[in-house]
Amino acid sequence: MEEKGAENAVAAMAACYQGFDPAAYLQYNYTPPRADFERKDSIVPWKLACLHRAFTEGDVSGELLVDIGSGPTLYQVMSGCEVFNKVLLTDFLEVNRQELRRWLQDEGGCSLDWTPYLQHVCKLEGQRPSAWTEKAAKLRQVIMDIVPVDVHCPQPLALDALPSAGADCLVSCFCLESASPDLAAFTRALGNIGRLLRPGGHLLLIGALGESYYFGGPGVKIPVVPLNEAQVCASLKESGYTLIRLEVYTLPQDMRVGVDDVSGVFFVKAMKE
Ligand SMILES: C[S@@+](CC[C@H](N)C(=O)[O-])C[C@H]1O[C@@H](n2cnc3c(N)ncnc32)[C@H](O)[C@@H]1O
Ligand SMILES: O=[N+]([O-])c1ccc2c(c1)CN[C@@H](CO)C2
Repeated sequence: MEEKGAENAVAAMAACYQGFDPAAYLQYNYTPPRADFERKDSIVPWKLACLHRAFTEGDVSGELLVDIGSGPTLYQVMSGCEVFNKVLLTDFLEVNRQELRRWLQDEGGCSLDWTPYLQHVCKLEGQRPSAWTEKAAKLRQVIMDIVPVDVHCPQPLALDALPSAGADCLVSCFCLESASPDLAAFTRALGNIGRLLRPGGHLLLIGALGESYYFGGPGVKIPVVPLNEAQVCASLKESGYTLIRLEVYTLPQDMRVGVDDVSGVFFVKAMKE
């Protein structure tokens, strides 16, 4: 697609996000059955287990963890906050950054109660569930800021958002394929965020497989780049990452709740060359 066409396609994606509704999105994806901590085959516990293992198996370390396209969710940094003393949350929409700030300021008004998530991650860490209050305090202590991001910009973050050495680790969940008009844009975005990461730093990427749309709110249908595992691996290689591990979760029938047409979820641990 020539330059102008690519810019128009990216602008069209941005327009799709104008009606995004954080509370609805959280309701669709972060409540049972997709977030059921009593079910072994629920999606969210699977994601939390992948992230816990990736952050705690000994090769990930440093100062700064950046979450790209945080949305209104915090689960993605609940393990990482024990490994990094600085966490930067980012999103494209002010409504999502506001939702995250409400949690950070701990003055109520959040759209979702993150307590069960904090308790579950404490359990994964071998702690008693009541340690969730300490984990919440730790998370509030290490989150240094919540800033705008655009993965289609060669510089996705404001220049003063990061130290010159770059981030030591990036995490990004369901963002790139949900923000990109096509596979080429997805791959370019992977390269753009890679420039935020120091060489040897790690990328933890969670995303949708075989998804062509999702609802970001009532009647807010957002197109998604349908990916398969081979395309994810090829895009990582093309964008200068070495794949360490790829894990795939296939949705059971009752996890298909009508809010999207996702068929699977991938977890990638990779290293920036
Ligand atoms: C499906 S949500 C993922 C939210 C969260 N990370 C999660 O795991 O559920 C996709 C997110 O991508 C963000 N987004 C949309 N366009 C973007 C862009 N151009 N650059 C960065 N983020 C973008 C949206 O604001 C939204 O929060
Ligand atoms: O089951 N989940 O945990 C879950 C969480 C978030 C999302 C999905 C599934 C599938 N759709 C994406 C948007 O592309 C967002």
